[in-house]
Amino acid sequence: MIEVRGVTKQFTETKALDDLTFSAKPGRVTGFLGPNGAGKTTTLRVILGLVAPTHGTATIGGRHFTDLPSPMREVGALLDAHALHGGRRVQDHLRCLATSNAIPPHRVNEVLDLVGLGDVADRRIRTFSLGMYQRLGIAAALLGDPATIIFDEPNNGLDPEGILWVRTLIRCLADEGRAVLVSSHQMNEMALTADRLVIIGKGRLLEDTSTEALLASRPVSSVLVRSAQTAHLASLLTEAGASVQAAPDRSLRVTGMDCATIGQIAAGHSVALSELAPRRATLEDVFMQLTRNSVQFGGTQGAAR
Ligand SMILES: Nc1ncnc2c1ncn2[C@@H]1O[C@H](COP(=O)(O)OP(=O)(O)OP(=O)(O)O)[C@@H](O)[C@H]1O
Repeated sequence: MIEVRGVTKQFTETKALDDLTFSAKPGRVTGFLGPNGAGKTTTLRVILGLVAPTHGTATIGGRHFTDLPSPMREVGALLDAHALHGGRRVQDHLRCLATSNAIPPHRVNEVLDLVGLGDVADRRIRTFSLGMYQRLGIAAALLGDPATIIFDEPNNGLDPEGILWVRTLIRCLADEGRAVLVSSHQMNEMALTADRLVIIGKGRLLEDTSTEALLASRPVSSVLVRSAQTAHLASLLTEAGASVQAAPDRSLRVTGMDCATIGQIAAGHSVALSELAPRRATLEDVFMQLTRNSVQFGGTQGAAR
């Protein structure tokens, strides 16, 4: 279990983390989300003992990373997949890591096969594509068969097949009882995998919730209505104060009125409905809403002059 308690990190000019508290429990995928510059990587680096917090503590299984007797057997981390010696052969890189961490050598081939790099084990790392680097980073993270996994943006550079593979792998790792913490700024992708979503902005906790609860809390943005009497129904609903738009597929998009009221009005005028469905905001909408005041590098709309 990863526990981050009241962590603040003040760099010279930037407060990257501000009293941040959350945990990532065993058997769960915890999605760690935030816009660019929100402090995700800094948090992961604090957990991994690479950055000292100004205040607060971050522990793995109750201990600081630096106090773990065999770190790679306890925590597997993918941070910067490119921070590697490009001249080395893939297998040699992993063998070296295994030897220096007292990990049995047979794990090297196991993890290479697991990430789909078994056939390129003899290649030099610098010949790899972005996606292959990611896979190699994941192989290194899994080498020690750790109970805690930390992945920073594991989908970087992966094609759709690779993204699906990461999604399945992450799920399997959690189902085996591991605590899996995954950072991302792709809310929809995280919602497909994570059990829990921790969302930060400008270093502060904005939301710590189950994916299920967040999905259920999405506000209804409009109601889709279908009927054989579209025009009649549209005028009835407009008269009652709703905004009604006719869609090209002959359905109506109604805003400003809930399903129950629409149903009552239709029934009161003997208009038969074939569909009446609330349309909820997308998760990306919820994410943008939550982080609206925390976006640092938002850019401007329209063409640059
Ligand atoms: N070593 C450092 N020295 C000074 N400022 C830093 C340092 N590392 C990070 N920061 C600042 O801390 C803030 C958080 O950065 P961080 O990389 O943790 O964000 P992030 O959420 O991972 O962003 P991204 O999604 O863009 O990778 C940023 O404003 C960044 O510029």
